[in-house]
Amino acid sequence: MRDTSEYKASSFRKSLTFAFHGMVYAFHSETNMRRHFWLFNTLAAVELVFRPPLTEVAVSLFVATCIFSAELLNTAIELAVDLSVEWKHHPIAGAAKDVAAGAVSMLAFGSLFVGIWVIAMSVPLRFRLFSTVHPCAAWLLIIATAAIWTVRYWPFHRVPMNHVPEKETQDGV
Ligand SMILES: Nc1ncnc2c1ncn2[C@@H]1O[C@H](COP(=O)(O)OP(=O)(O)OP(=O)(O)O)[C@@H](O)[C@H]1O
Repeated sequence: MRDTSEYKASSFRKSLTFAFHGMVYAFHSETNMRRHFWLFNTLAAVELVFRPPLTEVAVSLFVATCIFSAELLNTAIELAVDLSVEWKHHPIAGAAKDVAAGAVSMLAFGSLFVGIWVIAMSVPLRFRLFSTVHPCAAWLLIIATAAIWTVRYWPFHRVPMNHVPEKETQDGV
């Protein structure tokens, strides 16, 4: 097996590339991530139609990215747990995954309050899709949606699971 020091990110650009690969991995292999992707598109569409002010759009986008981020951490925990128990059943492994999934659910529940706040502040709702109201907020939504679509549909090479480590020699090398 190769030494992990070979993969150490030597530059900021390389770190960003690794982080991007992690996001692409999660978007392609996690059903929940794809659900969040479609929920995000719904949020962007609703906000483009009703055009809440920039503050509300920025807060709602921040909350959405927090949910994506929590799901990414949940995926990382699932992978690390699977690897540590070598895909075998273990009650602590199950508990670890349940706790990680609980963290995502808690954040998703909390985001409902932000959703209610954005809707309450936009009442009475007005159709503003083709208007010039809050152009900065509209651009923010378009750029964020384009970024999420890029990650979701970026070409992806599946990572082989159940990887059997190479046998160590007698010297332990
Ligand atoms: N190795 C294991 N040992 C014991 N229980 C496990 C193990 N792996 C998974 N489980 C149980 O099955 C549940 C689902 O696990 P799985 O790995 O399929 O996650 P998932 O369905 O992808 O979760 P999520 O919806 O959060 O992405 C876990 O929350 C846990 O309760």
